[in-house]
Amino acid sequence: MSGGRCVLRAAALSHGFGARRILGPCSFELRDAEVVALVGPSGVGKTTLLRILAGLIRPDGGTVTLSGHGGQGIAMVFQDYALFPWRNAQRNVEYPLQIGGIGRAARRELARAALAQVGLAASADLYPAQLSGGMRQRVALARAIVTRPAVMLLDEPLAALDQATRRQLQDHLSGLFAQLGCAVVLVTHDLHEAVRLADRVLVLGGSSATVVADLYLESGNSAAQVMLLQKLMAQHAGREGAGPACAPGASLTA
Ligand SMILES: Nc1ncnc2c1ncn2[C@@H]1O[C@H](COP(=O)(O)OP(=O)(O)OP(=O)(O)O)[C@@H](O)[C@H]1O
Repeated sequence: MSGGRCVLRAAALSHGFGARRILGPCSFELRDAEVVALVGPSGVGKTTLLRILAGLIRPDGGTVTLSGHGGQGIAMVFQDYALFPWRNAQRNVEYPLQIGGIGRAARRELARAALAQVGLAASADLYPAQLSGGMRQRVALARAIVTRPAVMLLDEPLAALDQATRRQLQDHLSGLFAQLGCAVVLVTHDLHEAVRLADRVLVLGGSSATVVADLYLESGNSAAQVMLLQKLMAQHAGREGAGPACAPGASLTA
């Protein structure tokens, strides 16, 4: 599980807003085809870290290096979908290809395939206002996967959805991740979701957030794994300069 090649390296990332230091130093690597849940208390800096990885925020310190994927980049999916309301599903998914200079026929074909991959082949002509929340988020996912990114960053992608839709989309995501083979970072507040979908969990903690635990999830008792993660988060909540709770790459085998 931990054997894939490194596709992204975050080295000593740090960031603050005004005089307030939020993050860092934070270092980790992402490997090919692994699904990593990024968890931690509210306000710890998960979204900030994700935005730094996506290149949307320039960190005060440290570097993010993407390696060895022949130009393939990073795609991000936001909690609120961020679709263009004036473009139908098909044209929303085509958008990144359009700005990447891909010709019309090719981008139509690729967007159709991506919509089919998220189960929305029949809804290509519908506009965001005509889609349910779960369908909108699937369009946003299709728009991310259509570029065949090396790394896909998902910021609480299911948080705005009702429980039943959320559960459905979790199933869908788990199948999709297995097909895609890119590295995925999933920010979630829901530790059950983290344990259900991820191969590995990074726990952020401390008042200037660092990776306080980096754990591979072995299949096993998921309820016990959730409890262990809760415990780790509680141990590190608001503690300044807390060292790692366990060695990077250890397994959570509960
Ligand atoms: N643009 C900004 N300007 C000032 N402070 C900010 C800005 N963005 C985030 N912050 C602050 O940085 C801290 C980390 O925010 P961030 O959104 O990264 O946390 P989070 O772990 O994702 O939180 P949540 O789980 O509640 O979504 C918070 O205290 C937040 O108020």
